[in-house]
Amino acid sequence: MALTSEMEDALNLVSHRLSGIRWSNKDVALPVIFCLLGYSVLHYLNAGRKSKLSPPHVGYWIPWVGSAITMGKDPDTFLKRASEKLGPIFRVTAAGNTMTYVTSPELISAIYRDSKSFVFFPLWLELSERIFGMSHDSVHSPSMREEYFTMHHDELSPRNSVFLLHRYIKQGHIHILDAINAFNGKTTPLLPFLHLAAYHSAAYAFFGYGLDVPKSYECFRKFDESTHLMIAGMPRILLPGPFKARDEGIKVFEEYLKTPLEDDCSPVIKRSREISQEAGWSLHDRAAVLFTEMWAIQTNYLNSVYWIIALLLQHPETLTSVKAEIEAARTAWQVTHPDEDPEHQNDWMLDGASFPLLTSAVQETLRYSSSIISIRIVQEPVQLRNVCLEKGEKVLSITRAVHMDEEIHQNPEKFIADRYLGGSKLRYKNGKPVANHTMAFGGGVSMCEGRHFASGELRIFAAFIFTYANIEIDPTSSERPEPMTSRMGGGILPPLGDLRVKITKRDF
Ligand code: HEM
Repeated sequence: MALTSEMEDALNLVSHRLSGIRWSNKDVALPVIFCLLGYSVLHYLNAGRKSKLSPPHVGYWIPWVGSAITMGKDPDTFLKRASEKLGPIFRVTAAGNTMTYVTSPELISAIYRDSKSFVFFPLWLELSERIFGMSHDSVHSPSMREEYFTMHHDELSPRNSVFLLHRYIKQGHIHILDAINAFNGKTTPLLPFLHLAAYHSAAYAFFGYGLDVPKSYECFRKFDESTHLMIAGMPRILLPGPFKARDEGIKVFEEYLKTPLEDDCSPVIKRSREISQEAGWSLHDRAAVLFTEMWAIQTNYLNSVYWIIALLLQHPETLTSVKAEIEAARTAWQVTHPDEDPEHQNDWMLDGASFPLLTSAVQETLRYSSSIISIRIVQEPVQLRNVCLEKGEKVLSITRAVHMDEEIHQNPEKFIADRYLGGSKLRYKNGKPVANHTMAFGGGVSMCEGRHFASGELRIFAAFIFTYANIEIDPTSSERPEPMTSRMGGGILPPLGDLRVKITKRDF
């Protein structure tokens, strides 16, 4: 019975994905099931002959589909059970791909450290072409590797991030306050109130006023909804809308590139425009690289902004302490800066205090809501623990398995805002300290370059919201958001459901 329903699910999945192709017709279901069963038997006979040094394989019945349905329904439980049964390194077949999954902190750390055996760069090149629409020539040009990457790394360094954060504060003062004014006195779902304010603040801070930001938001949103499927390899024919949104988004940036390079954009975008022009990339490619920038800036940040506010609202005692911390920083700043120029009236959010509780709450938010998978390709056959990995294999480091490990983080399913208070406390697994217990920004060669900026902007966003607005959960609504765990590997997970809130502008 269980097998039958799984097969039914599988057939539905396949026919849904390939809708329009005739063999999805239910009349062919029985012969297809027999073929699949035959394939399954062959698969098992073949699996038995594999080298004992290969990682163990999570068993499945339906070829091609593999574990896609079971894993897709509840990835956390699927991966926990697989780790308990097979250890921290195993293979999973899902939707036609077989990949190696790694779930323990020490193996993830070993992969991050060994950047010669586990490479990321070819994958980055592939994604830039396949998902972000850049041409092969531009992606593989020497300017990309020698100039663009170096520039990017420098411009997002901790020192340069402070400058960017000051730009963000200025834009936040305009766009977050606009949203508070627009929603003042209203009861609303939280997401629409936060998202546009957050998107606009970051977009104007980076790109300045030459960009049609509202138009770029529509394209970004439609594209971003499906990037996890694109990364998983789903082709354009199955995702026509999101790829069309990407093409339209690139056009918005083409228009931006036709405007003069004004001083009101950030140094990283200015340098990007200069390098790509000097390198002689086409207008399309120069726009595509900016569209990629916008995606990297917004995708995880928007969901993080949502979670930090939604989680604090659901923990009123912590929220009271966070608000007190924010208020104390603001009043202390006003005492020492009585004649502050209005243009710098919010500088206390960055320069005035370190916000220990809010900083811990941000880190806890990222642990709680992230599903970060770092993908690497095995460059040469390599041994990892007691298994051999073959050249070309894709290895996925599942950081969420570490974030949700109850031995490392007590009550991992709970949001505990002060979990990280007092610095990076030691955490243990099997009696050994775990240094990489929290990896919301990934690690190794592909570690998030925007992490210094991102950590600051999340604190600033929360400081704006709780300084300039009172937000209360609507007592008549019992709906509560949950991280959408089915979007496994999708970065900071979007919410499933929302929180209804009443927004009131605060008067000083
Ligand atoms: C809370 C917000 C953010 C989170 C959680 C986050 C997380 C991540 C993660 C997990 C990766 C990939 C790591 C891997 O594959 O191992 C990444 C890559 C990257 N992120 Fe972020 N990110 C955030 C915000 C930002 C922002 C605001 C920027 C830009 C200002 C940014 C720029 C980048 C870039 C450029 C990369 C690619 C790095 C590389 O391939 O070398 N991120 N981010």
